[in-house]
Amino acid sequence: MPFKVLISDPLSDDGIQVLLQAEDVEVHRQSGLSEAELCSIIADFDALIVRSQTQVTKDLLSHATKLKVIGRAGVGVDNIALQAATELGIVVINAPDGNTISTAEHTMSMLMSLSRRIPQAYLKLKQNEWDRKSFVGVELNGKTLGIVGLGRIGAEVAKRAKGFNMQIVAFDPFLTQEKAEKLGIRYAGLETVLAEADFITVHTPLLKETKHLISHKQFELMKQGVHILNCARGGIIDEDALYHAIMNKKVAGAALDVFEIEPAVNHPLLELPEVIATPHLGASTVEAQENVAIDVSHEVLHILRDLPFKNAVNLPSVPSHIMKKVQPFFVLSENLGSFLAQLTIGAPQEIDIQYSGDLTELDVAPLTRNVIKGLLAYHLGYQVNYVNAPHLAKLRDITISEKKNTLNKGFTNLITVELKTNQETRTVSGTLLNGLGSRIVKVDEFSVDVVPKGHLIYICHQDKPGVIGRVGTLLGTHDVNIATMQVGRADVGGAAIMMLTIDKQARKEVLDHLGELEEIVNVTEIDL
Ligand SMILES: NC(=O)c1ccc[n+]([C@@H]2O[C@H](COP(=O)([O-])OP(=O)(O)OC[C@H]3O[C@@H](n4cnc5c(N)ncnc54)[C@H](O)[C@@H]3O)[C@@H](O)[C@H]2O)c1
Ligand SMILES: O=C(O)CC[C@@H](O)C(=O)O
Repeated sequence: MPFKVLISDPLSDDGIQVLLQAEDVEVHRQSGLSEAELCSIIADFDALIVRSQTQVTKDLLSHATKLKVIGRAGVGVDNIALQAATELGIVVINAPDGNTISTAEHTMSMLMSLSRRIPQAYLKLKQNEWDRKSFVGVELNGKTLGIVGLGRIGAEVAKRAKGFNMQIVAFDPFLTQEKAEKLGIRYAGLETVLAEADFITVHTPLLKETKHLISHKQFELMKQGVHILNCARGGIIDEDALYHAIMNKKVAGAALDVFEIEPAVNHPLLELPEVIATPHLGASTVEAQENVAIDVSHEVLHILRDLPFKNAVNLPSVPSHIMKKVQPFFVLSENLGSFLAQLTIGAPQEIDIQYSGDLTELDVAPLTRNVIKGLLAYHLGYQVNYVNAPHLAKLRDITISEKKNTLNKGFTNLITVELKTNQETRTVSGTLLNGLGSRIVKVDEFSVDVVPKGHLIYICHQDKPGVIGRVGTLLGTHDVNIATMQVGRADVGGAAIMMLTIDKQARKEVLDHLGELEEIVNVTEIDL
């Protein structure tokens, strides 16, 4: 029986030749199916290939009894229920490189159209009006372009904008001064980028951390008359806040390729003359579609034929005999990485992982991968997995060292992760307690005993009478329930920490209030 592959969004014919010509594959192309229609046929298929239109929901997957692989012809997998796919053992792969150039070029097209108001002028002329007064633009020459997210696409946009003699200032959690200098751009914190730029373009993934990254408060920081671009993902810019900022003239123009809800029709932003827009066309070029279709077709074929593949978004593929021994430490190791990613400031440069106690007897390489995955995924999101985490770290010049230490420091097993960024070095240690699950037992020089799960608040403060009470009262006043609290200090009256577990995520204003208490040095919210 041939493998049956369903392609449910339009894909380049040339790009899928490898599938069409494979003798062991039968390709079905059916675009525009409703969810109900998809649910009724999906049980027949071994592979599903989509772009961004098809919503691969949990419900759809519950009908996909034969499905082995979902191929996303593109980067973002936010239209795929990843967790459900993972639980059902369905591999999700994407094609992360094929549409980078097209999307960077689309961003440049939007930048030029925005600065010269070309779509607005074109519309007028099409209505037979020769209006030369209403469309006075601004030059890009000498202006500052702020880039938020300097990954594949952001970096290509930077190169092209330099050709227009723009000054580039960028923020990305993995960018350092040295890397910025090599690229001939300026590195700055997010607030500086927002405050200095004449044009701001976002190129991050849409993650919990980047959802509404640009909202009311951020618009306030910007220059009067700033121009905004989003060719990444709807939701990175808060659409209500953008509407408001255009209405009060803070923002002179916005170019949007993506929206919080797509398709975006009858959208209030589209009624504003300052807004130009395209219907998610960043990757819509012959070349990009061919590239992603080729990449995804090869990968799908490899998975169906049980051959090695590289762009898995969700797969931990560890040999079973190793897996059995180290798997109990998987969650702990990933959590330690994620904990440090959220605790530290600055761009990661070195990760040093030490294993002690029983762990010295095991092959700990899978755990090291998990630490790196936890650390990178906080900023890079869905694209990081167990397989590609070390590679992604290497691409970002992050060095990784793994050591075993026979001194067990009182724990039967202990993982200590030290993260050095360009601004600080922080350490966290965790252990797996027999029958009791994992614990964080040390943060920097402070001993603690915290379950690494849920919403945590990490507070550095001065050890003075009454601080703990004031923190409790403030949180209580804002209806934040403390589930557990751990306090640690180095010396009486010196530096101390509190680690709280809270029942539900605290609002940002509450954390800001905490930070304003006299003895509090800083407050970090950590979600595990
Ligand atoms: N419009 C389209 O058709 C289209 C096409 C391709 C990709 N995309 C989207 O473009 C975006 C970028 O894609 P890419 O391939 O360049 O991804 P990438 O992973 O190469 O780059 C994303 C960068 O964002 C950075 N980042 C994460 N959190 C950040 C934060 N809080 N502040 C600043 N930077 C942050 C990451 O460190 C990373 O370097 C994604 O959202 C992708 O889905 C859109
Ligand atoms: O399929 C498309 O055209 C959108 C692709 C793009 O948003 C991506 O994330 O790769």
